[in-house]
Amino acid sequence: MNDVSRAYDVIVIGAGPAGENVADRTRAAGLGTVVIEHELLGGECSFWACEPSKALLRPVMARADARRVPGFRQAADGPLDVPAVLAHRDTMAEHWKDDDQVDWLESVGVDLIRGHGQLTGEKQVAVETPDGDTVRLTARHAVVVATGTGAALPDLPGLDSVRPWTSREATSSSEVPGRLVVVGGGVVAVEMATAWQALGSQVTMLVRSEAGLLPRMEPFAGELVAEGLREAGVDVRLGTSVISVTRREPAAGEVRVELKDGTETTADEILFAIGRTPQTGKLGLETIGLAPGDWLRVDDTCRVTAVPDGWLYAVGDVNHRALMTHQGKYQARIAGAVIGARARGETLDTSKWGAHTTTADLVAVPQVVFTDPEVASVGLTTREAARVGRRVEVVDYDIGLVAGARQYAEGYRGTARMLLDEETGVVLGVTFVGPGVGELLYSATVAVTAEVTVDRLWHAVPAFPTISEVWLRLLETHRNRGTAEPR
Ligand SMILES: Cc1cc2nc3c(=O)[nH]c(=O)nc-3n(C[C@H](O)[C@H](O)[C@H](O)COP(=O)(O)OP(=O)(O)OC[C@H]3O[C@@H](n4cnc5c(N)ncnc54)[C@H](O)[C@@H]3O)c2cc1C
Ligand SMILES: NC(=O)c1ccc[n+]([C@@H]2O[C@H](COP(=O)([O-])OP(=O)(O)OC[C@H]3O[C@@H](n4cnc5c(N)ncnc54)[C@H](O)[C@@H]3O)[C@@H](O)[C@H]2O)c1
Repeated sequence: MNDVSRAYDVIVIGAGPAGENVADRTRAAGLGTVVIEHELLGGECSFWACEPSKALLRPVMARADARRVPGFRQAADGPLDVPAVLAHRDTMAEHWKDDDQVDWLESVGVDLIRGHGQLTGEKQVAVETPDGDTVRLTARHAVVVATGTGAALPDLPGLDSVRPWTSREATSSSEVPGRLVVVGGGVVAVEMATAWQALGSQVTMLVRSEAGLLPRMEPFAGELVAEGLREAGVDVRLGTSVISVTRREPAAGEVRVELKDGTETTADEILFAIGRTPQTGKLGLETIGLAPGDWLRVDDTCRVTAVPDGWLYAVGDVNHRALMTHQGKYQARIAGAVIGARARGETLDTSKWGAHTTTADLVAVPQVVFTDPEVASVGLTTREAARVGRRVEVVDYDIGLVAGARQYAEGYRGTARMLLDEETGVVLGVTFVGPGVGELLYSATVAVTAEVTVDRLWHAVPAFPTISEVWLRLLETHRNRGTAEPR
């Protein structure tokens, strides 16, 4: 057992998308950087989240889209080729090997230490390597925590004996359960219910809230997704709480799920998709006066606010700002620039949309939910606007009336909503629900980020006949109300 010590400018704990990107940026800023990873470089996203889940969902959506095209419907009528879908999923998850990411890290000049990293004091990190060695590291400038999250599990009697699925099993299983219970009504729940129902499971969703699916989005998003799931054969039950779970012997026997209303349901597997917990339990936070297991709250430069002298940063899921890969990578790019600027003694530009502040986290977080129909949203929702007391004009349009949508799918169903600042006419938020809307989201993200007004958008001409003509219809709906005259 060796005990070695080294110093770096920057130490990054965790090599998911956020950790990889912050290391890339600090290295590009000329700072010697090391990354510590105890599992696979690429993190949850590459191996048990975004990549495998979208590989499972893509054939489901392609088939659904094809079935809505007259003349092609019959050709797409059959079942999915399940072994081929699962094999493609395995390819997209790189067969759970991180060789490509290791090569990339090397190519950008960042060092890698495999093992479990823990803080041991101010700017101090100890890594326990798989060989049992300890590497003691000192950071000259910054330590960045990018340790991500794990699946949350409820405190339920019998849970351990049931061996429940979490997002990991739901994205990596090679067996299709005959019956799958999905607990939760958020993003993981709706995406995984969509995938496994299409792969052959009979899915039952047990959703605690009466309010419906996808509670953080516009209400029509959850309603249309619930409609799609039900049409696909999913049993969606709202206002249903689980009070206990047991697995009948033998070990592979069925799971019995007892519900609060006194009824029960049975399944072959049960997936809990009820949110995430931060991976900060075994991170040595107590050595710097923080509580193990807590989220790491940061300021807009991604610096952990509870730590004086600003040497500790947190990027990605672990800071609880916006639990998505693209937003963690954005934070990583900004934090990398901040650490570089501070190391060079430069003044930071933390003005709104400045180079050293994560403004988008606060006003323009895009998200696509890959269900049938898709949901794509960015910026404010009506609920959020009401919560913060922002006066907005809400403009809705039925996407099914757009010529491009009618070309895209017979009987296209979808809704668009645009929120405008009542005084300035600036676009504050957009939600699209419908087949194929995911690729529309960047246009909305640009509009919100650039603080574009409806008057300027009037000159942004969408091509005919594409679904993006919904923008024009939203603008016309707004103008026909007479709330603004062309300038
Ligand atoms: C099923 C599912 C589907 C998703 N789909 C999408 C999607 O389509 N689009 C999207 O934008 N987001 C999606 N997400 C969210 C996305 O996966 C996360 O936002 C993203 O992975 C967060 O990146 P991260 O780098 O912060 O953390 P992670 O990806 O969790 O990476 C953290 C890394 O740190 C390592 N680590 C942790 N602790 C230590 C330690 N002490 N020492 C050393 N290493 C450590 C871990 O092994 C891991 O590699 C999905 C999530 C789930 C669960
Ligand atoms: N396409 C994407 O961008 C994508 C896909 C998957 C996941 N993600 C991200 O991953 C994160 C985790 O997703 P998630 O779906 O696990 O979390 P979530 O927070 O989106 O949804 C969790 C749901 O579970 C419910 N819930 C919480 N505790 C419960 C309990 N004890 N019993 C029953 N229900 C309970 C909540 O009310 C909520 O509706 C999200 O923040 C999401 O942004 C993103």
